[in-house]
Order: sequence, then C-alpha cells, then structure tokens
Amino acid sequence: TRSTRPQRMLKAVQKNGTKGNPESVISAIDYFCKHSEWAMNVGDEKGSILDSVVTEVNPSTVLELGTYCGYSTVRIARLLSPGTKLITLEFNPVNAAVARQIIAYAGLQDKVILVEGSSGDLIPQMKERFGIMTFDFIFLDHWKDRYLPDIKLFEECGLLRKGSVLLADNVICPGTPEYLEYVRNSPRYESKYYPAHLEYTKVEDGLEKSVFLG
Ligand SMILES: O=C(NCCCCc1cc2cnccc2s1)c1cc(-c2ccc(F)cc2)cc(O)c1O
Ligand SMILES: [Mg+2]
Repeated sequence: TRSTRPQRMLKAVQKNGTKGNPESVISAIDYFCKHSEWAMNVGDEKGSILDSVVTEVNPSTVLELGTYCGYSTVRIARLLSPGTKLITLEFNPVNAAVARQIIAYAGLQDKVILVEGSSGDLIPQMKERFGIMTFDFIFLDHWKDRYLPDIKLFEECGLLRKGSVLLADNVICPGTPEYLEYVRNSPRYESKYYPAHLEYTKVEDGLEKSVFLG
C-alpha cells in the first residue's frame, strides 16, 4: 500500500537530518513541510513560542497530547533538564511508529515515553501507570474537541497544581472555542494568547497559555 505522509516525512528526516542532532531533525521536518508536503506539526513559528514557554517553566513533569510525528516532542525533549522525561500520547499507531523512529533519530528516546491510546482513557491512568502526582507542563495538540473535556479531566484527577502551565495549539485554526471560553472565563486559570499562524501558512492561528491557580 502507498506510504503515508508521516512515513515520507521520516524518510526525509533520515535523508536530510543528522543522527543524534535534534536541531537538524526539526529543520529537516520544517523543510519537508515547506517544500514537499504540508503536515500538521506545530511548526517553526509556533514552535519557537513553545520553546520559550518550556524554557521558562523548566518542567520536571511533562505531558503532550498528540505526538503525531514527534516534531513537538523533539522540540520539548531537547530542552528538558537531564533526567527529566516527557510522556506523549498518540492515538494513531502508524503515526506512533513513525514518531518513535523520529524521536530515536534525534537521540531523545531516553527522555520520551510514548503511549498509544486516547486521552480520555489514559489521563485517569497517569498516576498509577507513571507515578505522576501533578504535571508542571501540558501541551495540548490532539483532537480539538477534546481540549475542554480533558482539562476538566485533569482537574478531576488532581493532576494540576498551583502554577501548572497548559499550552494549547490551534486555538484559532482549526479552533477550540469552548476551551478558550472556559480558560479565559474561569477564575481558576490565568490565560494569555500568543498570536502566530497556522504552521507553514499565512493563516491566523495561535497558542493559549493557561496557568492553573489552584
Ligand atoms: O487535528 C489536528 N491535530 C490533532 C490530531 C489528532 C490525533 C490524536 C487524537 C488523540 C487523542 N488522544 C490522545 C492522543 C491523540 S492524537 C490538527 C489539525 C490542523 C489542521 C488541519 C487541516 C487544516 F486545514 C488546518 C489545520 C493543524 C494542527 O496543528 C493540528 O494539531
Ligand atoms: Mg496542532
């Protein structure tokens, strides 16, 4: 059967990247998406904002919802302190297989725990399966209609602490209106919008950073 876009992206990384060099993997993916095939990675513009928030938070516990090909996983993992691991959830097994290879090519496999499944099923298992008390940093980049139910799930499962930072991709395009309304109007969050563009395009998009106030 015909290859998938993530599989063609992996080939581009192996051809144009340098093994063990995360920056070269990031560049190879961005080049592929700009010159070969658009793909729904967070991209370089929003990726720089992601980098700055991760650096500012310097988290010890990290969760990413939506691995896709591992582009943002690599961006986050390369910035984590030694010994810190990030948990990333992916629903699609074919994409998860590609992501594992891209993360390994970057040399970051020891800093990443990739779990296949849906957020609704896996979030309630975080404490028992991974010994997590609370998350310092959460990157939301999965089904856009799951952002709101999943933030409520985080609250219900006691996975947030005073100061936990949630960063959400695509709050404009494709859009997450109910999530935005919730975090911007809830007294339990302090929210800030970072304007940018949909990855590799001129279409308006942005990231919403929300700090849990306890
Ligand atoms: O759908 C998007 N990302 C989610 C893929 C969901 C798969 C998963 C569900 C799930 C559930 N539980 C755990 C893990 C996971 S992973 C997405 C789409 C666009 C886009 C596409 C077309 C377009 F014209 C304009 C924008 C841009 C983006 O940046 C995106 O992130
Ligand atoms: Mg996205």
